[in-house]
Amino acid sequence: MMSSPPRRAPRPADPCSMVLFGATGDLTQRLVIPALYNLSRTDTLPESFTLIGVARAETTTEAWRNELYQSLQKFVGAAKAEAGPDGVDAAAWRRLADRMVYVPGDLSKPELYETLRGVLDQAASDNGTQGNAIFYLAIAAQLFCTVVKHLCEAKLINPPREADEGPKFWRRVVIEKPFGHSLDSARDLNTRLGRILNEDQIFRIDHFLGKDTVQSIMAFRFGNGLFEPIWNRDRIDHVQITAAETVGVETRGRFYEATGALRDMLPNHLLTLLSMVAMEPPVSFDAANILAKKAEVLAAIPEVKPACAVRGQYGAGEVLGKEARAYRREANVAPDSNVETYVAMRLEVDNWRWAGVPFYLRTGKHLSRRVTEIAIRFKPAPYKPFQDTPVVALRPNWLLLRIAPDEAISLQFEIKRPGPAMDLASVKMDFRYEDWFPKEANVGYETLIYDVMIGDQTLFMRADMVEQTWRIVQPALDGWAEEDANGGAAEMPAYASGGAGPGEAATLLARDGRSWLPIDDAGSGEPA
Ligand SMILES: NC(=O)C1=CN([C@@H]2O[C@H](COP(=O)(O)OP(=O)(O)OC[C@H]3O[C@@H](n4cnc5c(N)ncnc54)[C@H](OP(=O)(O)O)[C@@H]3O)[C@@H](O)[C@H]2O)C=CC1
Ligand SMILES: O=C1O[C@H](COP(=O)(O)O)[C@@H](O)[C@H](O)[C@H]1O
Repeated sequence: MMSSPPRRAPRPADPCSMVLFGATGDLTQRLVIPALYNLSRTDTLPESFTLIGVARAETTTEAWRNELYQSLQKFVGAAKAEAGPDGVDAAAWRRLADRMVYVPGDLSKPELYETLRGVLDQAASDNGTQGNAIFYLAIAAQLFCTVVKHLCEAKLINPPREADEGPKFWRRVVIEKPFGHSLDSARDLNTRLGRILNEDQIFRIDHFLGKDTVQSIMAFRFGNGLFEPIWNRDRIDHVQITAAETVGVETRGRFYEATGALRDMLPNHLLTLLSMVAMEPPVSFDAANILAKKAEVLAAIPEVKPACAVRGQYGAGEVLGKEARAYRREANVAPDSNVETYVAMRLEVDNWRWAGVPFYLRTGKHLSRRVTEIAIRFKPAPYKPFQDTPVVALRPNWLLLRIAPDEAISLQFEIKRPGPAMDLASVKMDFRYEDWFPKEANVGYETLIYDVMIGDQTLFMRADMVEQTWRIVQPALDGWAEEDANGGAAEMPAYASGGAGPGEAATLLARDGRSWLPIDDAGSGEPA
């Protein structure tokens, strides 16, 4: 491993309590607890901290902790040196577990919030949390407003800016994705939250922004003199953004039936990646500047034309044979479901830098390979000087930003093949994070939870940004709903599990004379 500069120590987080609604759920086990454990392992949790878990299950604090310990072993990749035989650093877990308390209760009942007031007051007096509190809504989206309304009625949330003589402590709310279900529902949710909370109290979380490789896009673009001058429509032909998964819907059939691939991945994760690639340089790295630049990009993207959005479903219509994996045979999925498990889209950014440069986005479950990647294709060199060489066609340069797995940046270019003839070959310069930095055991939520504790909204979505993302994708949702209403179930494009997605997605690019990079050979820089 090569040497790397020392990291800057993060500033200590404020003392606080975190009320975790949905304390027995999948997200809590998979991401929130492993992230808190990792913050404990790296001594980043506040010195004074209490974690208050809330769910309906009638269990005890001890039983809740034990259950989470079991799931932690499954979901966390603890740093090997300190980890015990079960993969968990016992001291780090103990530091967190000692601060955990479970409160059973129904979110729709006002008495729960009275109980919570007592627990928060006790945390302030016994643990020194100073009354600061994060309310983390790791619950179904339909419950977001119910909880916030109850918190307000119980005066557990008191917007600091409205209270002249108000409390000195802060109260913040973390909202999980998906934020809304459509443009109208996202607007409605923003309006209802905005009646109770100030924008600086609302943290709309998107775990992609917790990934170091995503944050690094800005460092790569704006920390180097090399790339920014060619980062525009003069030199870039098009951009492909891929989030391909090998997993299917697993145990989340019920959630997915109400969501689908577009709502699950497009307005949040993929448009987040697009905004990082396309944003203008910020004046500084503070939240207001960065959010303003990202919001400008989203505002410059015209609504997707329905003809520029493709959907697909693995194993749809049984056309792929009884043995093939089919979404319609998954648990809690309707046998005639028309919910998409794949989506591809062609978008444009209508501004001076990007006019005429298509951005192609795709995501899907049960594809041939897991890869999240941004591929930037540059315009080819003029052909003339190579007319008399054995080269049939000059290959363009590709810059690949690999977000996960095997985090890397790779630049593909042409060189002369050794030998007497002027024959060209495509080669790559590869930077791999693991060659330079120790592999982190992070799950991606650590930075985000820490940022809530210090009140930094840089990596969260602002109200207007989520509305812009829904505005962009809404015509595709409307178009599909109309197709389905006209009996389109039979028309759902199918793809084989373990494949590259529906053929219609290839056609989307072929119409422009382009092709996707192959998913199962991402990083090759070769068109499919
Ligand atoms: N799971 C994941 O990987 C991801 C999830 N998300 C989002 O996170 C949120 C939670 O998802 P997930 O963890 O999968 O959902 P789960 O269904 O697994 O968990 C829901 C939790 O809410 C609790 N709950 C439900 N109803 C009530 C109630 N009336 N009163 C008190 N507690 C209640 C449940 O406990 P009990 O039944 O005991 O009350 C449970 O702890 C959703 O918004 C989802 O979209 C976002 C990204 C990824
Ligand atoms: O939010 C979600 O993201 C995951 C993919 O995230 P990754 O970090 O594993 O790439 C996706 O599987 C899930 O359906 C979606 O809800």
